[in-house]
Amino acid sequence: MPRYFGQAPHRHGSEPSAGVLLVNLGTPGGPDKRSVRRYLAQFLSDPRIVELPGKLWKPILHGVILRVRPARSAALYAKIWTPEGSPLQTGMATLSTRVQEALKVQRPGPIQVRYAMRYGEPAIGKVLREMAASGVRRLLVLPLFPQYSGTTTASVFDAVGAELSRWRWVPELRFVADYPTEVRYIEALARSVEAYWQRHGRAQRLLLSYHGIPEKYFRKGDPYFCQCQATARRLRERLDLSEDELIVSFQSRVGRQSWLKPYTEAVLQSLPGEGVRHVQVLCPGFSIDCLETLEEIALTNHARFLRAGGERFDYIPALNSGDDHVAALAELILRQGQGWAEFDPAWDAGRASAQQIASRARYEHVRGEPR
Ligand SMILES: C=CC1=C(C)c2cc3[nH]c(cc4nc(cc5[nH]c(cc1n2)c(C)c5CCC(=O)O)C(CCC(=O)O)=C4C)c(C)c3C=C
Ligand SMILES: [Fe+2]
Ligand SMILES: [Fe+2]
Repeated sequence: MPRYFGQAPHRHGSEPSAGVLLVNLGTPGGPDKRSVRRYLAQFLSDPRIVELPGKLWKPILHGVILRVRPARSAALYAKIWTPEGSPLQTGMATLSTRVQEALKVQRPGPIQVRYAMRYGEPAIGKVLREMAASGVRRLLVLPLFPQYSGTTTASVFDAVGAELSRWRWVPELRFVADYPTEVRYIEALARSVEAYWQRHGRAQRLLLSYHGIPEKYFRKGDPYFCQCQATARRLRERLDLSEDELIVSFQSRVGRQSWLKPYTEAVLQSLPGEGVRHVQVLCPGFSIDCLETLEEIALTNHARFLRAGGERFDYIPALNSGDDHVAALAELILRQGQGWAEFDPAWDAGRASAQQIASRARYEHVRGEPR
């Protein structure tokens, strides 16, 4: 792609401000074969997701996978699609609006909160250009993956970098890598479990099911597995559960190579044989409910557990746009933005900090430029 050092990601006359970009993985435009095919083609061509040489992978992807999987996945998406669209997309829209509101209450400064998807729409590049055009000069990128993985977090970083590499005037930039043991995130998870227990009682086991990655990526240094365990341990301690009562497993395996173990489906298959008739499942790695939770866990694995002799299976929803999640993210954002005037508790409209005066002075200089 030709480099384009585009001019005017700013507008003369608009005030500079700060922006927060929440990013999730992505979702197809519709639950039909064509949309899912387009989405999967983009997704599965990302070298962060599939680490095979293009020469080897391209024929498999186009010759086999994109002929079979789109129809299958589309049928699954159709089961969870709502009149408003994909749950992941509507969930991100609601969450970003609510985080924006929370920041307004805590901060009078101009902080714009937007969301984007790594694959599909709204695309990261497009949203970044819109933010710049409306005056955003300081950018905090927060991928909504609490546990870092090269396949997800780093891929978001690549997409942000690819977009900014074509800008003439890049913003000040901060990138949140992960938050697996962030106190308010753990607290939000714990409270959602406790609220569930209060309404429905406790199961014999709490199963934490995370999205898997190929085992090879873990052996090559991806910290994802360890961060999943770190979240699990903090949550187990906070809920005062024994090591037997809380189980960690990995779901959503694609392809034939070995992924992180134990596999969620294998665990659910074997629990009834060990006398566990009632299980509750939580997916702490999914910020928003999506295909992998609403279909794979709440429908497919639910049925699998009952077939294996289980009696009761409860899926505890993701944090979504609940108050505790919004508060946890708002706190994370304010802390990560420290030192930036818009995020600084000492900031007030009438008494700009030295830092802000400096940035305004730079801006005035630009405003005086001929167009
Ligand atoms: C093929 C390899 C894949 C890796 C590695 C992977 C890692 C990974 N994914 C998530 C979170 C999500 N995945 C979602 C969908 C999805 N994931 C894969 C494959 C890999 N993911 C595929 C092929 C799909 C598409 C659906 C399908 O055909 O099965 C989603 C979106 C779901 C939605 O509602 O749209 C999320 C979210 C994580 C956290 C992760 C590694 C840590
Ligand atoms: Fe995935
Ligand atoms: Fe000048």
